Parts: sequence; structure tokens; C-alpha cells
Amino acid sequence: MEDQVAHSFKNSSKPKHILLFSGKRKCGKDFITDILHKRLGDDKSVIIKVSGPIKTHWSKNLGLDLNKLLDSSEYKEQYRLEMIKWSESIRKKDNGYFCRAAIDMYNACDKPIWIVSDTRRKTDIHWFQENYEGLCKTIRVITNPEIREQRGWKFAAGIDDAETECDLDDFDNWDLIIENNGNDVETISEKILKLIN
Ligand SMILES: Nc1ncnc2c1ncn2[C@@H]1O[C@H](COP(=O)(O)OP(=O)(O)OP(=O)(O)O)[C@@H](O)[C@H]1O
Repeated sequence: MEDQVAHSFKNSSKPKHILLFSGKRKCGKDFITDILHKRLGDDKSVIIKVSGPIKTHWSKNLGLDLNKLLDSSEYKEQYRLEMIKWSESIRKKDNGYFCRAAIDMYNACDKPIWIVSDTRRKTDIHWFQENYEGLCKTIRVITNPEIREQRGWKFAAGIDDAETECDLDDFDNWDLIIENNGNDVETISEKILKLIN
């Protein structure tokens, strides 16, 4: 897999803009990036999930339902901890591995706007910034814990206190911070679109 990913990545063209989203579990990253994607259209934009290749690996090896791992349902929660552990071991050897694999998996190379919906580490952000200099905007989605709970979040030790959830807590170079506490989604989209217009 590694060789194929490296090969197609090298020959790929660059997008015009890359929007790097991050935020805590159930803050609404998928919700917001789906709306943005619909608004921009399929021909102009693509959603890239860094977790996509990780979930593909798990669905193939354990016979799990890939679509249910990728959507907002409860299903993925049962496997999250194991997936984190496995992906950490790969990242330690190559911190751009899943970023490259995700670009490949979503056939992003022919789309001008990349919406990366789940950056979780400084290394994810740095990898995109280094490989696509000047093209990236970082967006942090912030939601009150009570509202995240209403949306299905329950604190889980080993997940919510792990690097995947906390590494970007002290990142202070966001291009945009948006609150998703039931705020007007139209206004949120407008703010994001201003970053690339
Ligand atoms: N502004 C909003 N208005 C209404 N519902 C919302 C809003 N934002 C998020 N939700 C709902 O909250 C739930 C969690 O949102 P979502 O799956 O987008 O979170 P996430 O940040 O992608 O979570 P995870 O990190 O667990 O993948 C979903 O059911 C989603 O539809």
C-alpha cells in the first residue's frame, strides 16, 4: 500500500485552497464540513478525512462496515480506541502517512478546494502546511461540552484525554475559530467562505 500511495501522490497536482478543520468529538466537524461541501459543490470541492484510510484498513481486516465507521453514528465509537492505537504506531514511523493516503483515497487531486474535516494533531497541520505552502487555512470548531453531550458525546478515558483529542488544544495559530453551539449555520458558512474568497 505504501508504495502505491507514494507513487500517486508524487504525480498529483495541487489544489487552490485547503481548509483544515479541527475540534473536539461531537463539536460538529462533519456537520459543518458537509454543509460547506454541498454549498461549494462536488466539482469544486472534496471532503478528505485523515481517518478514512485508518477506517478502511479496519473494515477490511476485521470485516467491519466502512460506511458506518465513516459516518456520525455510534458504531465507530466501539472501535475508536483500537483504531487510535494502531494508527499511532504507523504515525510514529511516518507522520504524513495518513495525510497522503487520505488525499489518494478521496481522489482529491482533481478538485480545487480540499476540505480536511478531521485534523487532530499539530503534525497533520504541519504536514499540509509544508507540502502545500500558502494554500492552507486552519479552522477550529468550538462547542460547549453540554451541547456536545446533547449530540451524543460521553467522556471516555483513553480517548478524550489522548493526543488525538488534545494535541491541538494549545495550537494558537487558527485562521478562524467558529462556535457551533446552535449558531446560525449560514453565518458559519459565510465566515469560512470568506477565508477563500
Ligand atoms: N449546528 C448544528 N445543528 C444541529 N445539529 C448539529 C450541529 N452540529 C452538529 N450537529 C449534530 O451533532 C452530531 C455530532 O456532529 P458531528 O458528527 O458533525 O461531530 P464531529 O465533530 O464530526 O464528531 P466526531 O469527532 O465524533 O466525528 C451529529 O448528529 C450532527 O448532525
